[in-house]
Order: sequence, then C-alpha cells, then structure tokens
Amino acid sequence: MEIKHIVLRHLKMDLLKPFTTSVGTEYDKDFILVEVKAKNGLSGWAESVAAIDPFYKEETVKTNWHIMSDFLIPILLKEPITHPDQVSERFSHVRGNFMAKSALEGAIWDLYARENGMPLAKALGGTKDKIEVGVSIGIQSSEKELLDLIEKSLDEGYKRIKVKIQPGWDINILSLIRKHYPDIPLMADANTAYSLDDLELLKSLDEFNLTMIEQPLGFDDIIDHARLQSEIETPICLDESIHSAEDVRKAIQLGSCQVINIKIGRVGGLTESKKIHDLCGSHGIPVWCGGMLESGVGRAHNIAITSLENFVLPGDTAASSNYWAQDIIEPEVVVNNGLITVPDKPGIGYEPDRSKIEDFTLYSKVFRI
Ligand SMILES: O=C(O)CCC(=O)C1=CC=C[C@@H](O)[C@@H]1C(=O)O
Ligand SMILES: [Mg+2]
Repeated sequence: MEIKHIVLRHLKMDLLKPFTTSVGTEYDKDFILVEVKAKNGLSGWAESVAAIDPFYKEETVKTNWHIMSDFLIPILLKEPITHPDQVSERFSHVRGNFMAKSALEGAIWDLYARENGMPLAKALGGTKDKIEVGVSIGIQSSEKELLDLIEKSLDEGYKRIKVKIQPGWDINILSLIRKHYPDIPLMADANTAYSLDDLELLKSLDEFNLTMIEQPLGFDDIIDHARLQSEIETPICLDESIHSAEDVRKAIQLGSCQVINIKIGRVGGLTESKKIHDLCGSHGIPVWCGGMLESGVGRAHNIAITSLENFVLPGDTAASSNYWAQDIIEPEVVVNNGLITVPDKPGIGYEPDRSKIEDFTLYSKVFRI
C-alpha cells in the first residue's frame, strides 16, 4: 500500500430520532470520517465512533482530531504499510485512544481489501454471506412509545430487541414488555447505571428470561461483575469494560461475563477485534457486534466483522433508515427479515457518496507524506 494522503473530515448528521441511554441523549451525530488515498487512486474508508462528549468513554471528536493529527497519522506516513495487522503494532506505544487508532486502522483495512480485490469480510476471515441483526431501542418518554417501537421493529423483522434500562426504567419496563411479548429474544443494556448496592434488583432480572444484561456495573469494572455473575442466572455481557483481548482474558478468568459485545472502535480496531473473537471462540464465549450509531461507513465495517463465525448473536447493526434520513453510502444498509447480505464487492462493499459527505462535512484536513 503506497499512501498518497490521508483526509480527516468532521461530519455532523441529524439522527431521525433522539437516542437516550442511562448516560444521556444524542440528537445528532458528530464524528470523524477517515479517507486513506493511495497513489493508485483507490481510497480506504472508516469512521471514529468517538462522540462529541466523553460520556460513553473518555475519547471525543476533539481528542481524536488531536491524537490522529499529531501522533497517529505521522506514524502511519513514516514508513510503508504492507499489511493492516502492522498498524496496531505501529500505534502500540500511543496509550489508549482506541477509537482514534481504530478509525485509521479500519481505513487501511478497507484499502488493503480493495487493492487485493476482496471483500473486507473475506480479508478478515469471515465465513457468512448473511448476518442476523437486532435493534437497540433507547429510553423513551412513555411506555406506549416504547411498545410502539418494539412492535415496529418486530414488523421489520429484527431478530432481537435490545432496550436501554436505568433505575426507574427497568423492572417495570421489562415486565411490561414480557406481558406483551413473552417469547421474543430480549436483552437489556444498563450502560453502567447500577452498582452492587442494587444486587437484589439485579437478581430480579432473572424472571424475564433475558438473553443477556449488558454492562450493568462500572464502565471500567470486571471484579464486581464477577461477583454479580455469581449471583444471577442472566448472562452478563461486557461492553464498556473491554478494550482488548487482554481484558477479555481477565474477564473470562474471573467469570465476569458470559458474552462479549465487540465494538471495533472501543477495542482499537479490526485486528484486535479478530483476536477477541478468536479468544472468545476458544473459551465458548459468544460474541456480537455492538453499535455506536455509526454512519453507513462504520456500519459497513460492523457487517464485515460480524461475518466471522463466532458472532453467533444478533448485533446492533440496524438499517441505515433506522438512524438517518440520508446515509453517506451507496447503497444504504438494508435489513430484510432481520438479515443483512454481506457485500461481495472489494473492500467495505458500499461506496461512500462524496457529495453527501461534503454536505455533512463541517471541516476537513489533508495530511500528505
Ligand atoms: O448503534 C446502535 O444502534 C446501538 C446504539 C447503542 O446502544 C449505544 C450507542 C452508543 C453508546 C452506548 O450508549 C450504546 C451501547 O452501549 O451500545
Ligand atoms: Mg452497550
């Protein structure tokens, strides 16, 4: 791969509906889109999942812009890359900043796949030609709005419903859902809203036959989650606590969880995501692909990684139309009966739409060798 230049763009897209979790509400989406342009004219694309605020993890659009511009891009441009697996090694002495690293590494993966004429899914070792997906429904302003959204999602064929919970919007809500939908595959994401002081409440989750409870405790905890998992039947899924395969090794050793949510951006990229996938597979721990309200570019990367064998649970990769009036890729991501067909074209398999990207771009910068 001979890089000609790298373009960072700060985009802002309006969500079709606000998305509320226990840590806040997102009304629109600011994110960094990365384009790595090669001398042969091909471009690789990826996006950072860092938000405008540090409420999910510590990275933001601004911290990303700084770390990418002042550290990671100079490292990338210093010497040629022959395989995307080299990128995370090159970045390893930069601490943390996983989302910034992931966005640049993902664009290199896309470029590598395009240059080799293969779908990104295949370049990653994927085996599936269709993937099952679910949908993540935020905290709503009424129980009726929640039930209406669940009904709509099931009508659209999604294979699994994920609802956000928090103190005061939890047991009552899950009980209401189960009254209307006793048998649907249902999971809850607490986004760190509880502590071991809530042990009795968390034990009562077991009556709802959830497929999992996602990240009930602290955002950087695996010890208390191990104690909780020993007290409840419902499988714990870790999201925010997991940044690497090393974290997964410790969580498995401690019994902190029975499921792992892989988010490419949270763990520093596709190479680390593959390592986590393989480690979990060797320990009988199922994985699924979480979402970060990505545009179609990030959605495309999520589809590619979900084609790997041990992604056995439906992920949060819903259709473009679930989030955006207009996505920035052609074609948009569509879901048919809860399934997405894995593209068989080179790279991410969807073409970034440059005119739409320009429409949403607030500012950009080109970095040359
Ligand atoms: O992209 C999707 O549809 C999933 C969105 C989602 O659930 C989340 C997005 C961003 C941060 C988190 O609050 C939350 C999650 O924990 O998965
Ligand atoms: Mg989550």
